[in-house]
Amino acid sequence: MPYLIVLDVSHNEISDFFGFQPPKNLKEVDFSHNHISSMKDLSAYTCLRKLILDYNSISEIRGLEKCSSLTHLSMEHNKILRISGLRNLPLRQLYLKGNLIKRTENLQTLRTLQILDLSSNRIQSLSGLQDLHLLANINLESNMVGEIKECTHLQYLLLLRDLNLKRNPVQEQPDYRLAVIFILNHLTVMDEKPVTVEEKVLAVNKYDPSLEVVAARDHMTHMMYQHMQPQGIFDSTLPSLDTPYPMLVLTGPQACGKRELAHKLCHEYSDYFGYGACHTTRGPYFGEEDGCDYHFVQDEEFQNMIRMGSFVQTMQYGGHWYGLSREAIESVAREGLACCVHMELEGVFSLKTSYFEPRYILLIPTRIEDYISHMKARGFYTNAQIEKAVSRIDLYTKINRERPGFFDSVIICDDRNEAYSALRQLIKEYLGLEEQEKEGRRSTGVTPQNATTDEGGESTAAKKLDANPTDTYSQNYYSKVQTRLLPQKTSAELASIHRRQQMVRDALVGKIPRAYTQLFKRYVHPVPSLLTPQSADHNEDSSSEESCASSGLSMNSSARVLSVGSPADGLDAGSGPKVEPLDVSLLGQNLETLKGKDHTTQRYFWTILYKCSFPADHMEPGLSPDSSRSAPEQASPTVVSSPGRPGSNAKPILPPIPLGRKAAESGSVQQLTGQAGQVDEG
Ligand SMILES: Nc1ncnc2c1ncn2[C@@H]1O[C@H](COP(=O)(O)OP(=O)(O)OP(=O)(O)O)[C@@H](O)[C@H]1O
Repeated sequence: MPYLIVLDVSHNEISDFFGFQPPKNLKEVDFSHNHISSMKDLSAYTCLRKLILDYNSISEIRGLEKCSSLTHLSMEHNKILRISGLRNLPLRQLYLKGNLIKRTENLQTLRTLQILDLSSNRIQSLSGLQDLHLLANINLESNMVGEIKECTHLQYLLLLRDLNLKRNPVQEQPDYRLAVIFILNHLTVMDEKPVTVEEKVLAVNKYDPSLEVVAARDHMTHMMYQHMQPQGIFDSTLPSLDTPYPMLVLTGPQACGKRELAHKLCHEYSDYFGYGACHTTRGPYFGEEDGCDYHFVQDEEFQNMIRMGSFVQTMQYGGHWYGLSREAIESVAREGLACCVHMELEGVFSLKTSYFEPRYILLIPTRIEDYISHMKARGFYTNAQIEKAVSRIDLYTKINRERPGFFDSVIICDDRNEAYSALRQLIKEYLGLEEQEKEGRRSTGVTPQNATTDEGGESTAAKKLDANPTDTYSQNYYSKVQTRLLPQKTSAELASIHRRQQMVRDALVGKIPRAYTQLFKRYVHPVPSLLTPQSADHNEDSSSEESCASSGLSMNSSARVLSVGSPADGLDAGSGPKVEPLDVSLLGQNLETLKGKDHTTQRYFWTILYKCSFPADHMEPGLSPDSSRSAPEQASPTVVSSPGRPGSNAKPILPPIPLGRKAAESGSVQQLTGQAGQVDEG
C-alpha cells in the first residue's frame, strides 16, 4: 500500500510499535489503546504529521528526531517520566496528559507549539515554558502547582489565552484567580471559565491600582471613619461661599527640598502661611523636631488616629505611614493663615479628592547626578531608597506631561536657592505682593530691600483707610485690600475690557455675539440667601451696616447682568449682554463698616474683592478704565496674576489668602476666633 496516508490501528493488542513496516508516505497514524511499551526510530517517516500513541505503556519519548513534518503528537495516558526526544520538532500540538511528568523541561526548542496539554501529571513549577511564545492554550489541570508566582513564567507569553490550573494546590491561595488574571492579563479563559472585564479591572485595582484608585480608597477610608465620629464644624477651613480655604502644597520626589522650602516660605511669609506638620510613624532624623517637621508617632497611635477619622489623607512611603491631619490644617487656619504642606504624589491625588482645593507646586530635580549626590550626602538613605526616589522622578514628570494643569506650577529644584527664589516669586505674584511693594516704594520711597520685609509696603491711601494704626490685623487687611484696588491695569486686563466693551457695543446695535465670545462667559455663583439683599433700597443705603455685604453683592449681581437681562434695564432680554457699571468705590467706603462684620461676611467680601482682581473672569462690560471714577477713591481693580502665565485667566491661582488674622492681640481676631470656637463646640 505505497499510497496509504492515514493509518488507524487503535484499540488492538499491538505491542510492537511500527513492527509491521507500514508505507513511508503515512501522514497520520493512530496507535492508541494498544500495548506498546517502547518507541522505535521513525527517521524514515519524514511525511508523518500526526502521531497518536494514547493509552499505551510507553515510558520514554524517542525515535522522532527526524520527523521533520510532525506537528501533532499525542501520548496521553502512558508512563512517561520526563519530557525528552522532542528537540526541534515543528510540533504545534503536544498532548501528554496522564503521565508521570514532574517538570516542564526540554520544551524550549518547540518554538511553534500552540497547544500544550500536561494535565494529570506531577508538575510543580512552570519554569521552562517561558520561551514558547506561540503558546495559546496550556492545560495543567490536576498537577501540583502550589505557588501563584509560578505564573510569572508565563507572563511574557503574549498569545496565551487559555490556562487551566484546576485541581492544583495553588487554587487554595487567597485571591488566586484575581492574582493569576493580574499576572497573565491576556487570558480570556481561565480554569475553563471566561475571564470577564470586571475581573480584569478588579485584578488591576487590587494589585496595581492607579493613583486615582489609591486616592479614592484613602479618601473613602478617612471619610468613613470621620463620619463615625461625633461631628463638629471646622469653621476655620470651611469652604466659604465660593472660595476654598487657601492651601499650598509642595510636591516632588523625596528629598527634593520641598520640606526645606516649605519651612523657609512659612518663615518669610509668616503673615500668610503656616506650616502644616504631618504625622509620621518613621523615627526622627538627626535634628528633626517633634511638632515642627512632623508629629512623630508610633504605628499604633497612627492607626488609632485613622480610626478616629483624624486624617484628611494618608500614605505609606518607604514602609512608614504619613498623614495630614485635619487638626494640622485647622490649627494653621485658626491663625488666619494659609496652610503650606509638602507631600508625595499619592498625597496630592488623595487631597484632590477632598473638599480642600490647594494649589500644587511641583518641585522637580533635573540633574539626577546632583540629586543622587545630595541624597547620599544627607546620609539617611540606603541605595534602595535613593533608587526608589530617583525612579519616582519619572512618575512626576509623566503626570506633569500627561495632565496639563494637574500641578499649578513647576519649579526645577536642582539648586535650592534658585528654587526658593522661583517659589518666592511665584508666591509674591499669587499674593499680589509685587504690586504692593511697587506701590509701597512709590508712595513711601522705600528701597526694594526693606520693601519686602516692610509691612508698611501699603500705600498712603491704605494708611488713611487704616482706622487703628496699632491694630496689625487692620494693617494687613487694608494693605491687601488696597493692593487690589490700585488703578493700574495689565495689558491682558485692558484687552479683556476692550473685548467686553466691543461686545456691549455690538449688542446695542443688535449684533449677535460671535460664537467664540461664549468662551469669555463664566459661571456666576449664586448669591446665598443669607447675604442676598432684601431690596434695591438696601443697596443704596451704603451707610448702614448691612450695606457692606449688599454692596459686595451688588457687584455680584452686576456680574449676573451678563447672563440675565431684563427689559427694565433698557435692553431686551436675550438681545445681548446688558451693562450695569460696577461701582467699585462702594468697596472703599464699605471697608470701614466691614471691620465689625462676622467671619463669613468678611470672607464673602474677600471673595468679591478677589473676583474684582480677576476681571477676565468676573469683570463686566461697562467697567471701563475711563468710566467716571477717579483714583484712588474710585479705584478700579488690579490684576494680581501675571498675564503671561498660561491659564492665568482661566483659574484663580490662589484663593484669597488670609484675612491677616494672625495677630492674636487684635480685638477683631479675638472676636473671630471666639466665634469659631463657639461653632466648633456647637
Ligand atoms: N501626609 C503625607 N502624604 C504624602 N506624602 C507625605 C506626607 N508627609 C510627608 N510625605 C512625603 O513622604 C516622603 C518621605 O518623607 P520623609 O520626611 O521621610 O522624607 P525626607 O527624606 O525627609 O525627604 P523630604 O525632604 O522630601 O521630606 C517625602 O517625600 C514627604 O514629602
